[in-house]
Amino acid sequence: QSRRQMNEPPIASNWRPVLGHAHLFLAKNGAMQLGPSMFEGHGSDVFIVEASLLGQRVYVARGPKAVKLIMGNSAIRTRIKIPDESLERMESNKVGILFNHDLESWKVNRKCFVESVGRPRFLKGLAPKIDDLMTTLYDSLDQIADSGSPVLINEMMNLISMDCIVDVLFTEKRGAAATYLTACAAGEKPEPDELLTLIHQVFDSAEFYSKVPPILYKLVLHNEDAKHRATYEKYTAYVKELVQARKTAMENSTTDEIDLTTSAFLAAESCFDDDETVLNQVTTMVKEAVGGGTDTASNTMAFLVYELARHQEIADAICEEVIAVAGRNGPILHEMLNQLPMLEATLLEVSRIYSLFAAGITRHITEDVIIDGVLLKKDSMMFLVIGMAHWDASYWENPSEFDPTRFLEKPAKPEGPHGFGWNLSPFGYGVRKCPGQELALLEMKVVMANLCRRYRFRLADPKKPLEVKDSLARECGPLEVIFEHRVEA
Ligand code: HEM
Repeated sequence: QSRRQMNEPPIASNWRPVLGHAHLFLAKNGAMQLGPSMFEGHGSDVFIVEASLLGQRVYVARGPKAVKLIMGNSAIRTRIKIPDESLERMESNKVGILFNHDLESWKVNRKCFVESVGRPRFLKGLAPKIDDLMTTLYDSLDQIADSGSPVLINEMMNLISMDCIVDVLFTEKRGAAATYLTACAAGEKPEPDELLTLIHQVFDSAEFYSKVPPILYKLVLHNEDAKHRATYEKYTAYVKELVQARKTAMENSTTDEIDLTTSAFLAAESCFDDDETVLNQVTTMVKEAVGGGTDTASNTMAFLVYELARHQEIADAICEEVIAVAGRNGPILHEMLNQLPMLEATLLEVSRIYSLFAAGITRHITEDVIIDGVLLKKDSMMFLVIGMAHWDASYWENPSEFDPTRFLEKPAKPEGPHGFGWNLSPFGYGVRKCPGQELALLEMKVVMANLCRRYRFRLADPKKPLEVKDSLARECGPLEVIFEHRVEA
């Protein structure tokens, strides 16, 4: 420690032992995680420690200061560097935002993305579209409730969330959730959905290319490389075809409301001159919206159903507030969504407890920067362990207890991303925060308001522990839930 300048962060606890340079905390599933063990032995005032990953300097940051001072800092806004070859394989080199670490292209692409998602003409049609989609599920869900047979809620939410995102992107009604539930209602085994399977293969491929060094996949893992490249090609071809179809529809359209792809075209056309760049930009944006928007919302909702099945009083309170604003069968409209405080509190609480990105959000430090008197050196990696703030016992009362009532009243001095302090940031904060936050919250509110108003949830096997898988984001494993009618259908 003495060789270090006084204002550098202390060395991570698990850097000291024998291995010298392999300073990783390995999770049970073998995935690399830079988590709580890095801080062992350090006092609560230490919020950044230094470690090393394959010879590269890594800072690991935790707590409210990590959210407030680091996520919001423009010197720490690029993603960690993935080799250009891997980005090429992911078709993400300089075109997207999710994995893009080229600051200049990220800035333009991010502006386009934010402009597209935030356009009022797009937002206007969102709630009715998702509400319509939910009503198409009622017949099958009613039959399932009559039969008392369980549904795999993780699968169901996956399909609902994918249908929602495809519908808002392309105005295309795939009806994959309806097909799945119709098969369940008839007691048949549902066929796997082709698009969802493809999307999951894309996530696997993203994990492969962001974790495996190019030298390995070029020299050793030829078959894996070929398989993942084929996945990207298939996915891009699928999206490009739909994007082109929307372009034609857009040229002939006279309606006021638009879908997200059309909104993305308007944004891209204002940023780029040539047609090919516009088309590539929109295709990438759409691919990232599907990637960012499918599993995140679906897993949050699956975890939420699990908690509501264990806390009937909360589910009942949500049902009552939905009936109070929308009636027993009326549509759930955009303007009603801010009148559902218990549902909103429940979504925050499930996001806090299940922290989808608990293991870490990554950044690259582009210039020397001093944070709260601590010097962070340029060209280092940064892992922000947001889950640690979400579960901090010195801040949250009974942090592991599901208690949405903690979010029913805003503090006298609201601060932080959601007004409940800097210990809560499920969507990140600042320059790189999730651009899909509003869309995700809106989607989850409309879906959950519909389901909670009509059904009670019961766990098929209340003794079975919940299966949680940590991969790119936290996933809910197979979870059987029984639906029960609340009101006369
Ligand atoms: C429950 C749902 C969701 C959660 C919890 C979530 C959370 C997050 C988080 C924590 C980040 C990283 C922020 C950072 O690096 O500081 C992120 C980034 C991102 N999210 Fe989401 N997200 C959700 C839904 C969505 C949806 C619906 C979309 C698409 C419309 C989306 C698109 C993206 C994109 C494109 C990025 C990358 C932004 C960038 O790197 O500049 N997300 N999200």
